[in-house]
Amino acid sequence: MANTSIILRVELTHDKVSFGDVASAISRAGGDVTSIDVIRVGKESSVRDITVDVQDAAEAAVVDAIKQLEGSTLINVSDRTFLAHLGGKISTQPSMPIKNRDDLSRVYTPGVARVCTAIHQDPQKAYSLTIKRNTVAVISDGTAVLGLGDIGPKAAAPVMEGKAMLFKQLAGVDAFPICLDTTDTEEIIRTVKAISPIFGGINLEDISSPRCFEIESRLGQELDIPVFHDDQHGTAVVMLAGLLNALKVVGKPIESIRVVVNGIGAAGVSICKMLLAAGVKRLVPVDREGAIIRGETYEQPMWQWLAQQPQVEAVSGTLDQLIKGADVFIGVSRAGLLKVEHVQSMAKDPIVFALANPQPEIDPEIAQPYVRVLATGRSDFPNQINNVLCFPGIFRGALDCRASHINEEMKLAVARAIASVVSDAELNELYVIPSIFNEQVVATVRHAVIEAAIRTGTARRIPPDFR
Ligand SMILES: NC(=O)c1ccc[n+]([C@@H]2O[C@H](COP(=O)([O-])OP(=O)(O)OC[C@H]3O[C@@H](n4cnc5c(N)ncnc54)[C@H](O)[C@@H]3O)[C@@H](O)[C@H]2O)c1
Ligand SMILES: O=C(O)C[C@H](O)C(=O)O
Ligand SMILES: [Mg+2]
Repeated sequence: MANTSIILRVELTHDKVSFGDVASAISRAGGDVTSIDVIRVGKESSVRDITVDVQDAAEAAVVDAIKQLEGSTLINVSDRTFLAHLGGKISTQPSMPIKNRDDLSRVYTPGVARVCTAIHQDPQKAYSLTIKRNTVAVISDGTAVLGLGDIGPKAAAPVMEGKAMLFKQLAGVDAFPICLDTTDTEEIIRTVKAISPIFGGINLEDISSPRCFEIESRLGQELDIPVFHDDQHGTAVVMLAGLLNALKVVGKPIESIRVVVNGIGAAGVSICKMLLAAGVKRLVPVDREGAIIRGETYEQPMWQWLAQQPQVEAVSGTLDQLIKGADVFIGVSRAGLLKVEHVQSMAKDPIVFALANPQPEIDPEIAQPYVRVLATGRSDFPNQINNVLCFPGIFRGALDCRASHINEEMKLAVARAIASVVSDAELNELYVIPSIFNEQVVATVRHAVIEAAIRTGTARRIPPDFR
């Protein structure tokens, strides 16, 4: 259960209630007072902001306790997460101040016209004379936002702004959130192409399957800048990094394991492909209707592709039956689908990656006693397997070497690179994947991307540190 921090603005009537009464009421309801700010002190009453640490489940009880307390009036409750979103999370910044007419005539008309003409004569100059070389679009249609589903483009924006923040803070990449008010595949493709000239790369985010496959592959063919669907490939890359290390912990070779992947959408399809590329020989993809079975026919082209792979098992059934004897469970589906009984029926030393956000397939505290290596997508538990370990560094590298595409070799190289950040001496059940704050991650990912891009002929520029 996660902790949150809430701020209660409370007016206290002096002759009826003391601050001590308030603090005790909060504590009895399950909250922990961490700081107090005095907002106003009057003769009869005072107003204070009381910051309280509280488990999600106890938040309502704490608020109720204040409301019930005679002599106290609850003016407002704000939680820090909402406060962090006031006015949005990013802004643009000029790269130099415009102090006088001279500056103005350089950055704006008439000076700017000469620069426009230079780019018109040689469009490649867009990379040196505009923001293109360092700017990525984070594009969503709001149809598969985390595990919240189709919540629309306005509601998707906080996630896209968050991704833009992470691009900048972790890798120095300028990223801009673009939330599209259409779910039509052709219209999305047309729109992204139309806005692409200013961008050096396109990061597709939280677009539901199966439309995401067509959108990404068409944009990849029709644009000359890298297009990367983060939920597919970012997730698969980080999953493989974690799995390579988890397998070292349990001492099982990748060729020997049986893997169940639950949720064969954007992330699940790409995870299956990556597992096969990494050498997994026994794979059981499971979606709502049960297993995707080798030899069966499916309408969805990516499921049809999976059903033709020799490593995919020719077994039918539901998760209850299919999980029996599995060495690894990877969930990219929905909260709460994995039960303790499922985990208990897995092979010895089970590896469980419950990656649905914001709530994983199984509560980590419940699963922990039955699992050897456990990972989730969240930052409040050990082993965070989240695509944030991949997308900042992968675009840093792709922009620096002006890669035309992000290919399979680059992704495999990045997975191995992320895994390598955890040394054999450090490796253990609670540390199979580095933290996003580990400064080696972005540098290591960037290096692996550029090296693989040069090796596979995708790089259109050799960065100075590779010459
Ligand atoms: N940790 C990470 O880095 C990370 C990255 C990407 C996605 N995710 C999470 O994975 C989940 C899926 O994301 P997506 O982008 O692939 O979405 P998606 O909509 O493309 O795919 C979800 C899939 O889950 C399937 N599903 C739904 N209910 C199911 C059930 N009861 N049993 C089996 N399958 C079921 C759906 O049919 C669909 O195929 C979300 O919760 C998302 O937050 C996590
Ligand atoms: O946004 C995240 O935290 C990871 C991932 O992109 C998701 O959709 O869940
Ligand atoms: Mg996502």
